[in-house]
Amino acid sequence: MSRLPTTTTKGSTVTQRTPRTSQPTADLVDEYGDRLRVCDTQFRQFGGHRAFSGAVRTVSCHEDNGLLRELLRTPGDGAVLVVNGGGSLHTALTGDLIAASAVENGWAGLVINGAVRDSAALAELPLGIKALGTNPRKSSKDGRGAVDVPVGFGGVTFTPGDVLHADDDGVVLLPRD
Ligand SMILES: O=C([O-])CC(=O)C(=O)O
Repeated sequence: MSRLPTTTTKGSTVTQRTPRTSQPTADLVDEYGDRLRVCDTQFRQFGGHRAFSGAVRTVSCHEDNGLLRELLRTPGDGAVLVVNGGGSLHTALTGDLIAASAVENGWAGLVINGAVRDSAALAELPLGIKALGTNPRKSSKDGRGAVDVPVGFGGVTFTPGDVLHADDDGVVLLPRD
């Protein structure tokens, strides 16, 4: 995968992976039929990349973003972080600083079953970000939760290593075989 220099909203120049070509989710449904796992959760788009894909990594947490903040400071290698915040809209699990660190570390996107904040800044970042909504309230940072465990929402179980595609129509997981 080639790498291109890019500039973050913080003004620093970083090297970023070129986005993987992402097949439209509707085309994937037509190709794979019932073998494609389709998430029913109705997300909103917050990132600058509306279509994105990559291998799944996961965090499970509740109104605490300590674990995902740490994980997004490590190399993403083009992965998509799926965060199961239990659907809570009480606190934001990601803002512009955490998302910028995901960009700098080569993550392709975030799918958050929860809320974000700094939404105007998130829209400027070269990152896929889907979440349920917004709340300016911060999450705690105690690091409670789990990393790389299977997480489920929208009728789908997201297991680390699954291949996820996301676009304006939804979020899908390719068949494992
Ligand atoms: O720190 C947080 O909890 C979220 C945030 O504001 C950021 O990522 O910029």
